[in-house]
Amino acid sequence: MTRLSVNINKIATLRNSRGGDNPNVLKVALDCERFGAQGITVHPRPDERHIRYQDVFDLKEVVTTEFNIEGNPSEKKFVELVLANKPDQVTLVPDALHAITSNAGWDTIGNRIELTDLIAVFKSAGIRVSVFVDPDPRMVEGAKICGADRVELYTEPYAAGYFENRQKAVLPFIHAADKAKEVGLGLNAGHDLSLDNLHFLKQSIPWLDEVSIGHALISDALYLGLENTVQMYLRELEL
Ligand SMILES: CC(=O)[C@@H](O)[C@H](O)COP(=O)(O)O
Ligand SMILES: NCC(=O)COP(=O)(O)O
Repeated sequence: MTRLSVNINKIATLRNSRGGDNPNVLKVALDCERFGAQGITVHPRPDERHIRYQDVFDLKEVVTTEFNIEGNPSEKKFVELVLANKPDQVTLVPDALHAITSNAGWDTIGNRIELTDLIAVFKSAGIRVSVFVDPDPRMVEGAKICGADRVELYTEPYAAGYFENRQKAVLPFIHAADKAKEVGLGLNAGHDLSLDNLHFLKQSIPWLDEVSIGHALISDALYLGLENTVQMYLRELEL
């Protein structure tokens, strides 16, 4: 079974645009769970442009499915936030400070010492650690050497290549996923997954543990309604 974790960053973007509390991120998280999502993902960034650090504390109080916090652990504040909240999973992402969104995975070989130390800190607090990587078997193997529990494959290149040639676009992801299976890592995937490309990814890599989806899902909900949309994504994950 592949779990759907809904990334609610975009709900916070909308809320912040007016400075009030509409839409309410806690309500949306609880509604996503009620509609069948098996997890909630947030990606607080240092500028708090969408999810605020306080949102993480508030969500931790109410989320009953898997809570996944994504972010760059080179920020001390991020590490403290995660340790204070003890989510089910932390996903380590090497975000550049002013990048509009995440745009690459870790070099798990070049950053081996830093990642190994950080992963040990999170794991000793009982938090599962997933490392965001490009679809490169060497980076997957590197994550294993650093002590990660899972990798999250950065799926933007798959989404970008899907319409031109989906077999070609998915191939590096199958190789990376095979490596994860071979070395005993759990497998997540995310970034730009959508109703167009999700089912083929699932068919190609049936052992995916989890996908986290935000931008497309929240955009679809404008037209299709949140309940219907969450359920449509869940159906795409059925084989
Ligand atoms: C790690 C990842 O791919 C997502 O978390 C993505 O970066 C969403 O973040 P934004 O909503 O800030 O674009
Ligand atoms: N980890 C990926 C994620 O949480 C959502 O990415 P996106 O669907 O907003 O591109």
